[in-house]
Amino acid sequence: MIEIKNLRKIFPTQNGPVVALDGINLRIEAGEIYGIIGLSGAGKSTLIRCINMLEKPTEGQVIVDGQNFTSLNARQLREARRQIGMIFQHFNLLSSRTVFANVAFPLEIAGLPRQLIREKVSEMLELVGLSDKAHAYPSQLSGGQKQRVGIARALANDPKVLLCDEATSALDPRTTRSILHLLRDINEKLNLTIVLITHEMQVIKEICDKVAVIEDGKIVEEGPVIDIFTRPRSATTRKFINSIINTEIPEPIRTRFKNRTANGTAGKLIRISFIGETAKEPVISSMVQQCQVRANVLYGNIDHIKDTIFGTLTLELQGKDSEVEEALRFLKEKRLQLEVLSDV
Ligand SMILES: Nc1ncnc2c1ncn2[C@@H]1O[C@H](COP(=O)(O)OP(=O)(O)OP(=O)(O)O)[C@@H](O)[C@H]1O
Repeated sequence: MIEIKNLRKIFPTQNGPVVALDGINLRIEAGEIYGIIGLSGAGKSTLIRCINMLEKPTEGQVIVDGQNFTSLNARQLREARRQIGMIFQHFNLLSSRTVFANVAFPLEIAGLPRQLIREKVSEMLELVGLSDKAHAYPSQLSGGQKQRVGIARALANDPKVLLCDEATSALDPRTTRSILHLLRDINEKLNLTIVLITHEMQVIKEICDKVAVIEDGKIVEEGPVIDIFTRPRSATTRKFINSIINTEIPEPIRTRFKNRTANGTAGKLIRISFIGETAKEPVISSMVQQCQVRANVLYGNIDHIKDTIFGTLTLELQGKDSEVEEALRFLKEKRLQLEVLSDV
């Protein structure tokens, strides 16, 4: 659906050129919810704005539904942009227009007859659950309601792609969840491709199918959300994950283990990651029974991404060397991800 090839964006400034995007390659399939996460200044806004050419790339290509946006002239681009809707952090509604008139705006520009506009706006307001607010003005709405208007306006032209520029950053956690829920619903109902940028891992975890982590204008990691959460490779990704799922052993437990290591009574330290079906099996109790080891749980957590359960468990295994070795073999056979840790 969207292919980004070797995208570079350089801003000339008084202090010399700023490389905002440095060779981005991405492929986003139709119907996917694709998240791009990065710290402030990483290049997220520039990247999402290059997708609909609000920002013109310095080099590279953006191909949407087979059409190379980077080679279009102004008129062709205006036409092609109808395939792409966009919503913003600060909603960007027209304050002098009612909710109805805001959603009608892109349809008026497209030159649709009045009756058709009325029907389409009503349909969109129903989709976002705001039919009763058609005659209200933006100043009379909550943040969540304003973003719903933004979504209705962005979808009025039946785009194939919706770009979300930090769409929930100005909202409280509960409203954020309801907007994300709405986006997921719309994605399923309309098979709409959604690309969102965010600095919050919770947003990625809540609705995205795939994620790309961007740092200094480059993609440092990319893939299905469940893979990135369970096998992060870059330090930046790990920090983002730790901001919502803490895998670090708490200090008091760490100190006790270090004391036991010092006096030679500590066992073998391991971390197990569970994904999917294995998370439901009583693996630890089976291991204890079969291998005769003692398993001291130091730290653990369990979470889910959509319907996939995943978690980590840090254990100290105590017993004879041969029993501990057998326990490790047992765990490996269970197709768990197993790490033997040298330190807490
Ligand atoms: N118009 C511009 N002129 C010059 N430099 C720019 C311009 N827009 C962005 N930049 C620079 O490009 C880099 C990437 O900026 P961008 O806004 O894309 O980052 P971001 O990840 O969206 O950050 P934030 O989360 O803070 O919005 C930054 O170094 C920024 O200063």
